[in-house]
Amino acid sequence: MTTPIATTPAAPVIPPAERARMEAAGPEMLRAENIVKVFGPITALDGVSMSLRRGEVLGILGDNGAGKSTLMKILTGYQPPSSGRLFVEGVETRLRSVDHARTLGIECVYQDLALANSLSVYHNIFLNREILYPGLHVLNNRAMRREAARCLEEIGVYVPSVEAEVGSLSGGQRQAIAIARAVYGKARILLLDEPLAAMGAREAALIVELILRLKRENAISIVMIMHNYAQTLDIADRIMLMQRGRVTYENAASATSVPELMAIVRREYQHFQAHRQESA
Ligand SMILES: Nc1ncnc2c1ncn2[C@@H]1O[C@H](COP(=O)(O)OP(=O)(O)OP(=O)(O)O)[C@@H](O)[C@H]1O
Repeated sequence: MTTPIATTPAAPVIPPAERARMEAAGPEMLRAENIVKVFGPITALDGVSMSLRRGEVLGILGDNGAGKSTLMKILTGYQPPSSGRLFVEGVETRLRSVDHARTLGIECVYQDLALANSLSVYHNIFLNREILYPGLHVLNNRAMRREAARCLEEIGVYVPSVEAEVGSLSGGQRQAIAIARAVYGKARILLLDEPLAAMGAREAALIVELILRLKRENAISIVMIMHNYAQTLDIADRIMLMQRGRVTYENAASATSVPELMAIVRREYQHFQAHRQESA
């Protein structure tokens, strides 16, 4: 378990040119201001601020224990911050639960995907919000099959059949089904936890294409937690680097590079070591 300590950020967090571009971009969908999250003696988030514009893809990078998942859980209403403010589409909001966040159009796809492997594709898309015949407690499978096929076609996800068992699908197809389920729930803001983890090149390409299509054609705003720098720079519009509970760098993906990010990580680490030696 890491205990983050305060260090001086390695670089100005948002370069002025990027701030100007962000301000000129579409409406702000999500904003977090000065979020702190404390677990007993551990400060998992130490004053994190972030924003997400309409139709933007933000990649959050950072080593293990940087605070990425904690931030994600706060943004989805899974857990409250210890302090700090959240704004959804410009309105200050206290997310009371994941269901509350959902009503505001915020959906999350966690790494475990939370799919029911023994159920069909369409049952998974309608899990916990099944279509019933009016006035009866009977599943309307026909309507669910039809709606699932329509939703998958709309976002360009191809599966052998909506009746296929989810457990029989590939990792990429399963990730796509989990994303489709979130999108069917009318997501305007989609948070993806390591969407390309443990995927081969072809599978990853399928998900990258889906993410870019959702952004382009559905104007969905997407936050992705990522580990792979190069992949993130390829997909995201903007990247945010987290280290020890803080945002240490933020920029347009096109304005930075893997070597630059590595140098920032190294510099911040040296800073942290020097600080630790001083306080020892
Ligand atoms: N429920 C909790 N109780 C105590 N400490 C926690 C809890 N959740 C997270 N932490 C601590 O907060 C810090 C940040 O953890 P977090 O999981 O957010 O990091 P992360 O960047 O997502 O890491 P990883 O990439 O390994 O998932 C770590 O030191 C972690 O041990």
